[in-house]
Amino acid sequence: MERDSSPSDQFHRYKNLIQNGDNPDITKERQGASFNLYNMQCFVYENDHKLQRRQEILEFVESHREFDDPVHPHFLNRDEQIDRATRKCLAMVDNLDAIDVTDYFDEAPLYQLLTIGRELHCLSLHYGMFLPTIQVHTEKSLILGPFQMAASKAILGTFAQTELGHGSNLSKLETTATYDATTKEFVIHTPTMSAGKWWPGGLGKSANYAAVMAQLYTSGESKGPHLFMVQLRDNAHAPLPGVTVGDIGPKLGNNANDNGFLIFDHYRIPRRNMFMKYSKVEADGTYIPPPHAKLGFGAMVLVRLLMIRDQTCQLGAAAVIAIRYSAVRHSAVRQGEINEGEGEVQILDYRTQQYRLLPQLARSFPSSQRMRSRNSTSKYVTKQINNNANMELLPELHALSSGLKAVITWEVAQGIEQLRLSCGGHGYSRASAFPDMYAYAVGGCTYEGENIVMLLQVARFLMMIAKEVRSGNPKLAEIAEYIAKPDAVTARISSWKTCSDEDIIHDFEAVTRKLIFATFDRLTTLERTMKKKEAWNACSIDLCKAARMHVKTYLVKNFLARVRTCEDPASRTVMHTLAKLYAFDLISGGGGHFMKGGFLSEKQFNEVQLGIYEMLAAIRPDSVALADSWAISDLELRSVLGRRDGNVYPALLEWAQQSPLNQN
Ligand SMILES: CCCCCCCCCCCCCCCCCCCCCC(=O)SCCNC(=O)CCNC(=O)[C@H](O)C(C)(C)COP(=O)(O)OP(=O)(O)OC[C@H]1O[C@@H](n2cnc3c(N)ncnc32)[C@H](O)[C@@H]1OP(=O)(O)O
Ligand SMILES: Cc1cc2nc3c(=O)[nH]c(=O)nc-3n(C[C@H](O)[C@H](O)[C@H](O)COP(=O)(O)OP(=O)(O)OC[C@H]3O[C@@H](n4cnc5c(N)ncnc54)[C@H](O)[C@@H]3O)c2cc1C
Repeated sequence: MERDSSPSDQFHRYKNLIQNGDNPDITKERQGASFNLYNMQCFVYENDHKLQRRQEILEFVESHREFDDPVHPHFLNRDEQIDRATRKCLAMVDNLDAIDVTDYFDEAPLYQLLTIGRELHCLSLHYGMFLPTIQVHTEKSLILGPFQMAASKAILGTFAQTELGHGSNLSKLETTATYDATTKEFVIHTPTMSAGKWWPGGLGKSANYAAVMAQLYTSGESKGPHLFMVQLRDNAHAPLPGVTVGDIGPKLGNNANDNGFLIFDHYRIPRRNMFMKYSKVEADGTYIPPPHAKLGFGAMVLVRLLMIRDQTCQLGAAAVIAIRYSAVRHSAVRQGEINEGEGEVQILDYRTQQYRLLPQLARSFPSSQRMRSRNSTSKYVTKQINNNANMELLPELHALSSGLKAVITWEVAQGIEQLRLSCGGHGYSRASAFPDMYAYAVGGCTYEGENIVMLLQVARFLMMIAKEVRSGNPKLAEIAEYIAKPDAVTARISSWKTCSDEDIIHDFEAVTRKLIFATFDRLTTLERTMKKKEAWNACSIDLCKAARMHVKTYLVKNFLARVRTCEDPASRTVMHTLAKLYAFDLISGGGGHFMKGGFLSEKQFNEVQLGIYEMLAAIRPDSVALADSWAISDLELRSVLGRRDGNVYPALLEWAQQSPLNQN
């Protein structure tokens, strides 16, 4: 009797049963689109140049063999994952000048995704936080000195702030930096176990320097948390005497990153290693405070803005995968017939499936659009601060970046999970990319400011505005002008086709305003009988709700405004429906707020629900083309389910074949 064929032979036999070329269903979807894909892509990426740069970077990476993966990364253990990421990082950095990637918001994340994938790695913190810290906090005269080494990659750094005992509450960090005027040095020390730094990325094995946040003591006085440039390892990469450092072990995701711990034992650094752009310690120990108490937190604000863009792209990619898969899922396995005898349908035709996919697709657009102009706002604010110590815009930028960070990372993580579920069993496989995507995105809910803590920062800002409005003398930031508008008693929203953008904005603003003032009134009432902080705590659930609603209103307004700038009529029509779907879905999800006090009548609420169903049907024929408008290549997507050609099944077989369990 003949021996059983090998697993590899069996795979090939199955593969040959499946057709080559693009999946016909996905081709049909593309042919049925109501708009021109190129025009839409130019709108999504703002201009043709950005689109071309995406293509250039893709072709560059694809043509360089050092970016190839000999073994699929899903089948590597942690050591191998770290090795792979490090090898890729080196290639990525070596080629940086050749491909001329300088733009941190669009090009750098793309270049990184194409070379390494969705991973935080040994260089993430160097580029993501260490360099921004240097840029934001180093005096001009020094930026070309020792700090230039960081920019030129002569040193590799991380951002060491969080401790075992404290992460959110920076004022209670325990690591100390005590100035010794006799030697003109700071003594960095870890006085307790809970003061040990814990979490910094790239710290465990890779970084030889860190920007360390420590409580400054000078002339016997405590001056609060400040940043210091600290060398951790010598030229042979061994920890320096007085420094204990290591890896904190595997995590939910991002395991190619060596997040680490760090303990100091009376470790001395020169005085000039304090980041002294805003606050200073003179040689004799005299302390010069910064022009604004929170300027020391500036790097975090910048990175929150970077994260928003980065995270939104994850949701866009997840929507692309789920929509393409839903278009091809029926050729081999059928899920049921809608009209008996008329043949089975693509799962994309189920209204429930559309309800899972399309609001997530809609959600992925406004935040990515937004960030482009936030980027310029942040540059503007930084310039104002640098030029003439103008701090006026800082609270607004802090509130906005904190709020967007909290709302978007949460929506992205929830959205990815919803999209994963929409792909059934295959969504659970790592081949789909969803598990890695989720693990990457959900980390963003915690790092760079835990989301609830961030929402409460927005709430502080809103309560301050509410107080000013009530006092009759408001000095309002642009993002808060609507809070001073007169109350509105009834909603204007009607059918999705007839209601205007102004109606939608009116209703969102009115509901948010009401929520803000209701919370403000509750807070001030409680403050009469409680200590301020107790009253704040008692109100904090409402405070978070008001903050969320404020951010969502901001996103709705900006999505609608951005759609109005679309020059191509066909693209604008589809995008406008998508923007309305986004707004209506938020109303439907936050129905309680809108119906409170009869603001939105039951009839209007039913209109909103019906509107959603109709918009799902209207967008359905364009959904694959809309997914394509993200212009994400297969290399960037890294998903078997989301392949552009729709040939999911042979690709799944091919992927499984690489499992080490199938090698013998
Ligand atoms: C080109 C290259 C190519 C190569 C490729 C390279 C690719 C590169 C591309 C990369 C892609 C991107 C991905 C990024 C990856 C990065 C990964 C990151 C990893 C994660 C890092 C981390 O995870 S790192 C640790 C972060 N850890 C926090 O994030 C702590 C949160 N905790 C707080 O941030 C404070 O603790 C908290 C709550 C504010 C209270 O601070 P507190 O207690 O001192 O203050 P209070 O609450 O008392 O507030 C007192 C008043 O200060 C006001 N205020 C407070 N902060 C302010 C501020 N910043 N600006 C202005 N105002 C501020 C406030 O609004 C009040 O104002 P008012 O009095 O007027 O109301
Ligand atoms: C993947 C990853 C990478 C990271 N990388 C770095 C890094 O490179 N460098 C670095 O320094 N750190 C890093 N961190 C740490 C990260 O910044 C902190 O975990 C984060 O700031 C939250 O702090 P915490 O862990 O102390 O949480 P906690 O503050 O202890 O939060 C725990 C709970 O308490 C609640 N809570 C806390 N304070 C309040 C409050 N005032 N009011 C109401 N509720 C509150 C929170 O909402 C949360 O539910 C990383 C973390 C992760 C997960």
